[in-house]
Amino acid sequence: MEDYKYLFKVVLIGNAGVGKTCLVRRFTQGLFPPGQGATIGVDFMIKTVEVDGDKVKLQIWDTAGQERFRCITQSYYRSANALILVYDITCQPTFDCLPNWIKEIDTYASSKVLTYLVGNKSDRLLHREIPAEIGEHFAKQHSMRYLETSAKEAENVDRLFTEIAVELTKQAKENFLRPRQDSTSGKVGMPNGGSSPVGGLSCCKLN
Ligand SMILES: Nc1nc2c(ncn2[C@@H]2O[C@H](COP(=O)(O)OP(=O)(O)OP(=O)(O)O)[C@@H](O)[C@H]2O)c(=O)[nH]1
Repeated sequence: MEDYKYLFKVVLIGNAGVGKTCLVRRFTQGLFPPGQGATIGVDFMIKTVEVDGDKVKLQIWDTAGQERFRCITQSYYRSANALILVYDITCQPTFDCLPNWIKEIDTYASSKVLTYLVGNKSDRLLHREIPAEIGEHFAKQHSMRYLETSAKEAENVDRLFTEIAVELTKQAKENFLRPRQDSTSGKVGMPNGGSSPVGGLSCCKLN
């Protein structure tokens, strides 16, 4: 039997250079490695965390921000349990592009997906171009949760992924307790059709 109870897919999206790869590296390896090249297509890493005594495996997909990879990365939205939309608080154009990313989410992601807006590079305070309140307001307008992070200084990075693991576990447990309304089989469902408790629960698929 697998040594984890839930498996969740978390997908990072956002413009090139906002720090998606660095956030993933910081969380999964505790590193801020210099000289990260641009992501080509999609990359993924795994980290297991504990939530209320249960092992929760996060499969974290780091997508390329460059426009030319968009058609590859779009295919990863559908099965995501959580999406992290990242911009760079020191780079206005990365914030101005957010409405386009929201359109992508609306088009390709599950309507139940948990979505975070993340303003990264909070260590570069002197170069800030987008006030935190503006980011927070935008997030609220689009029913997203909001955090500012620094992959460089490890600020709020663990918090971001831990909050996601906690919330998805909560949703999975709630959903597991509540029979699906459209089902006549008597089986129970999980959120987004993709979160996966492990251990012989035949109604839930691993993907
Ligand atoms: N000061 C500071 N720099 C950061 C931070 N996060 C990332 N960077 C820098 O920003 C640049 C881009 O980081 P990446 O993680 O490669 O960005 P990305 O969003 O994955 O880019 P693509 O793969 O092209 O989509 C690198 O030079 C990083 O060192 C941060 O929190 N603070």
